[in-house]
Parts: sequence; C-alpha cells; structure tokens
Amino acid sequence: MFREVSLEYLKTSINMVKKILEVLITKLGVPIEESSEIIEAMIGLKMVNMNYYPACPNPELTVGVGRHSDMGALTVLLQDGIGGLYVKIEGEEGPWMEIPPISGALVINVGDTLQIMSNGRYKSAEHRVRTTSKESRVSVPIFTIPKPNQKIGPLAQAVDRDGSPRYREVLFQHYMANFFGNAHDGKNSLQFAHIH
Ligand SMILES: O=C(O)CCC(=O)C(=O)O
Ligand SMILES: [Fe+2]
Repeated sequence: MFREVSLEYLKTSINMVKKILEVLITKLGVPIEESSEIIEAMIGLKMVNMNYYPACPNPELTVGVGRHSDMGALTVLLQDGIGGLYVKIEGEEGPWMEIPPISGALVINVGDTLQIMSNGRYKSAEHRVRTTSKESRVSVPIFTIPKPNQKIGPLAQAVDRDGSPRYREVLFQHYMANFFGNAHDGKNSLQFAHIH
C-alpha cells in the first residue's frame, strides 16, 4: 500500500516537473521540439527521500540541515505542518525567509543543474532547515538529477543570449563527487563549474 502511494506520488510529481521545466527551458529560447530531450537528460534519475528531524531541546545549538542548494534540476518538497525551512534571498548574506508550510502546497526548488544549464538565469535556491524544541518534523523531497554519465553545461541558446558561458561543461558524476566530497557551505558547490 505504502509502495503504491509513493510510486503514484513520484509519477505525478515527475509529470509536473517536466511541465515546469518545459516552460523554463523554452523561455530560454530552446525550440519546444528540442526541449524534451534536454529535460530527460536533466532528470535522468529521480530520488524520493524521507527526512525525519527529531525534536531537539536546544534548537539554537543544532543544525537540522545546513545551508546548501540541491544539485539537480528541480526538487519537489512536501513538508508537514511544523515549519523550519528557510530560503536565502539573493545577495551575499541573506536575509533568510521562512517558507511556511501551507496545507496542500508543495515547495519547488531550483537546483544547481538548472542554474548551470540556464547559464545562471535560473538561480538555485540556497536553503536550510532548523529543528524545533517541541515537535519532530518530517519532509519528503523528490530530487531530479542527471545520470552520472551525463554532461551538463550551459544551453547554446542561453550562452548566445548572454554572450559567453558562465559555466564550463562537466560530467555530472564529477559535479556530484565534488558536491559530496566537500563540506556544504551555501552554494560553494557551484564554483566547481564556474568560469572565472
Ligand atoms: O526538510 C526540508 O524541508 C528540506 C530538506 C532538504 O533541503 C534536502 O533534503 O535537501
Ligand atoms: Fe535541500
């Protein structure tokens, strides 16, 4: 039963992700006929995670999840009613904005892959989670990421518009190794592909 519900949730979420990506990618000037192949490459792997954050007596001393951006294309995040998810407003040091739980609503996060492929037009969301002293919290993110052997780099149309590429082409497996090989510090992971 649980398996069926999870698979159904995954399937409908992925359909939604494809629709959102189609809008975002065609907005960059990619012809619609070319968009589905690009989208399939961006979301070659799908992962459903289940996060459990126990109640913590000293929330100010703990980090639920430290500041980071997700590495894939888009993340679909379902959170319960507890709250504690923050997203950083663009700019060096914040401010951080709480994303309050809204019953029946999902949070969609842009990930690093979409930032790189759009040549920086769509920025990945830096976010973090704090725990609370009273209640435990559960969240269920669906990550969509390229397959390890997929090359990712700025789309030609995005580079044409901007005049030059801001990111180099990387094998996603190398991006991932760098992402997990270093302590998360905000969006530092993007430096790996950034052209200086
Ligand atoms: O628990 C959340 O709301 C977000 C979790 C998260 O950012 C992640 O798993 O990447
Ligand atoms: Fe995340």
